[in-house]
Amino acid sequence: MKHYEANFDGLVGPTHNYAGLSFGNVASYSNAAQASDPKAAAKQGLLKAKSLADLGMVQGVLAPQERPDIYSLRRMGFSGSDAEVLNQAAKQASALLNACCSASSMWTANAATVSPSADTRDGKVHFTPANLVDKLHRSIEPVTTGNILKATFKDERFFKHHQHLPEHASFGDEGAANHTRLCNDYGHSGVELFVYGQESTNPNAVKPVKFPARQTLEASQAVARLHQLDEESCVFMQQNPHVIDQGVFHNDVISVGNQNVLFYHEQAFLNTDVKFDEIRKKMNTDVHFVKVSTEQVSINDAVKSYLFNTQIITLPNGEMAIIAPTNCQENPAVFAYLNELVTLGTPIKQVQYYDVKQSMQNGGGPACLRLRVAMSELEISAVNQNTLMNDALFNKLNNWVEKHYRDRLEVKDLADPQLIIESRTALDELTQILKLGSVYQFQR
Ligand SMILES: N=C(N)NCCC[C@H](NC(=O)CCC(=O)O)C(=O)O
Repeated sequence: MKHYEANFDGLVGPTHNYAGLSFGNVASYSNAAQASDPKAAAKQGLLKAKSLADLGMVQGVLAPQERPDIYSLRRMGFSGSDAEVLNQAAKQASALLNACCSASSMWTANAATVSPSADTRDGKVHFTPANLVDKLHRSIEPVTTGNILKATFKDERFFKHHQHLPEHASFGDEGAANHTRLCNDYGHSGVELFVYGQESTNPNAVKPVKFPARQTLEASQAVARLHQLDEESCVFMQQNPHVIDQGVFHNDVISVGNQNVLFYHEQAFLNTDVKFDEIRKKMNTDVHFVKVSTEQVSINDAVKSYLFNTQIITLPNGEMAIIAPTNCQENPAVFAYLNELVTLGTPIKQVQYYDVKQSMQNGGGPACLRLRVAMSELEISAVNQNTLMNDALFNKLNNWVEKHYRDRLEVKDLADPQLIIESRTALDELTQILKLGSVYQFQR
């Protein structure tokens, strides 16, 4: 049976805005308080997703979350009508209001960690929503993420859903952004590479000093246990704390893998040689480690351009392509590197550029916007078919965005009670388009 790697892109929600919520994420910080364009953001995301479907890839979408999150604001003690809750929060604690209005669920690389059936002992595809505890605005995502994943991958014969890990810093989990699966073919068992930023139970272990390490080794190990992965098919590798301190807040900002290729910056990891040997041994076959040196691309350029937040995809003809943000074209060193890369004799033969600037300004590139799920044809047929991208869904979703989304949003607009009504109306209609059932709290 044929196997494919499907990409499930997060739809950008109606409250997409720049509130500078992510300490350690340079773009989020430096674009704080700019006006955003939610309509353009959603359309940029849809165009990227549709273009991958047009390339012959299996492409799906994941619904965004309900924001403003009035329920979280009520848990924080704001009361009265929904409008009163917003109003009190805006006056008394605007940082809390901002945290409850972020459209950050669009970055579905952080939605969950996924292990394909070829790797798991029970032969099912396993999902664990990320708890995202390091950031307040993201820590309110996992329950609804779980609902959306269950509505998208519903069939219990094929899909196994776990609860997110305990909500404590020891188990900081950022999902697939720190997880790459290497394999020869999507249907063969592979090596699951878990990259963590710190060891929370070892006070002597090195860790970043300036910015937080959002993923712990303990979280990665717990996910591997839940997913019934064998020790021989897992590698746990530490991210270089010095690059975290330069704005590399997730591993997918400094390396990306696909099948037997690992594309990485030479400063990405600790103990690189030893760990790459472990990968080679466990893969039992050749791996292309495509290294980018500091001389070729500095960490600063990598963080600005998101060279490593690209998607490496295997096209139907077997060649690999890099899906890059247009920011990579605009950075001379990175553009020169990518032009050279396709001539180097690695499996990567072409680069395609997409404008996802609205997302990039919050630190989310093409790879952040997608969750990878490798599946057999049979498993794909068990996915909620209404979430799979095609011409009809693309047109429906574009019209839906056109109808419900604003083209300008400032942080001060987040207290506008009309935004709750607009957001709920849009999401209610979306659950009908995608036939998700009642995944949101306002529908329950
Ligand atoms: N690298 C991956 N996989 N994902 C990128 C996530 C970007 C996200 N930005 C934000 O949440 C910014 C929101 C704001 O500032 O308004 C984050 O830091 O968690």
